[in-house]
Amino acid sequence: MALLNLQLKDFRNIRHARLVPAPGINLLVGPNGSGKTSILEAIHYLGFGRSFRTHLTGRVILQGEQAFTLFARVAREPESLPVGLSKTRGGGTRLKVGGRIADRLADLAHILPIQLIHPEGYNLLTGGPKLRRAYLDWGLFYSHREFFAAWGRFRRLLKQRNALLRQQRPWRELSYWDTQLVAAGEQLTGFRQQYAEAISPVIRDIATDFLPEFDFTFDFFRGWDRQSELARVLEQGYERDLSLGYTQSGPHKAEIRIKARGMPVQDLLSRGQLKLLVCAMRLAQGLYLKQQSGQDCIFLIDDFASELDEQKRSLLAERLNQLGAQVFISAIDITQLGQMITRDNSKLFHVKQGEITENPGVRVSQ
Ligand SMILES: Nc1ncnc2c1ncn2[C@@H]1O[C@H](COP(=O)(O)OP(=O)(O)OP(=O)(O)O)[C@@H](O)[C@H]1O
Repeated sequence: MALLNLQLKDFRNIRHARLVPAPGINLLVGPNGSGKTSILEAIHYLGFGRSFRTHLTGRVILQGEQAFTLFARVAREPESLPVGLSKTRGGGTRLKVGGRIADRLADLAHILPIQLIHPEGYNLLTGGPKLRRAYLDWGLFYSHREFFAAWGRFRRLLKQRNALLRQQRPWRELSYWDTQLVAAGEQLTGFRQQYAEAISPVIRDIATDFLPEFDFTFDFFRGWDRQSELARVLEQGYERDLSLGYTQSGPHKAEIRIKARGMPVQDLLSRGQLKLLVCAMRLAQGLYLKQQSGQDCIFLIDDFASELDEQKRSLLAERLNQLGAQVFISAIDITQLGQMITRDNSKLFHVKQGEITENPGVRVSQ
């Protein structure tokens, strides 16, 4: 998938802007506070229905305005598809796909798979399991048609179980619902296990290139111990769950644990190295998606230069070029991009105080 055009209205400091990006690498260059990240944030909004910087819609709408609107045309076979998203301060959302009102953000997400690499992205490794679970689930959302329904079913049943626990309901009442929870949970776990096994060698391959000094191991944790059945874990944990008011173990605690030299990577790697491993993980998902379904991701890379030395930046750029995906990269200065962006189908945009201008005829390789 690639964006053929993008329009922003009243989004952060951008009153109105229209971009016709290249199908390859798009460079957004401008000083601090000019609006580069806001453009990435807008594209992210179209793919995820939310920002990666705030969960408050009001922060994203241009001050003094009541709503923001984003519109894009997405390249698709046999013909391109218009998509639009508008959000108001009051919490209203208006979504359009192919000229029709859509009611689920998932409809938009399916059309626009997006991978984000940003300066705080190493959180994926240093933050809680939720982030690594979301990483696995992102891949499954695009690669397994049944995943989303299974995930939704499990979440509903878990919410209901937790509500019953808070109401101090007896075990026999919970056990009736647990049969369904276990079935949904095992299906979900099967999907995640499969995906974790498939994506790990793809990450390892790219990570070996970026960080040859480490040999990474990937261990999928399903959310409860290896020896026990989920039904048994729920039964045995009932008294404790009742006192806590929520379910302690299960697929909602799943994650992928990554180690090198026998240590969790978050305790061993430097920040730059963590960032590179996260880049490898994100690229791996894009590559795997393409291999499995022929679908391309859009890559958003905020502050390209931060914490990566020149050699590592070149390696990242090389991989991005090989992938052939549409990429949006923000940087303060074009010189930070060095020798690396050589693909012909690149464009350079200057961003200044919320105004975006294309720099025509500039070959991006320096
Ligand atoms: N809701 C809003 N309304 C108007 N302006 C806003 C709003 N939210 C943020 N801004 C301003 O928008 C600008 C855009 O910030 P953005 O993070 O996109 O800049 P940037 O070019 O990525 O900067 P940097 O290089 O420092 O990361 C900032 O100057 C910020 O103060």
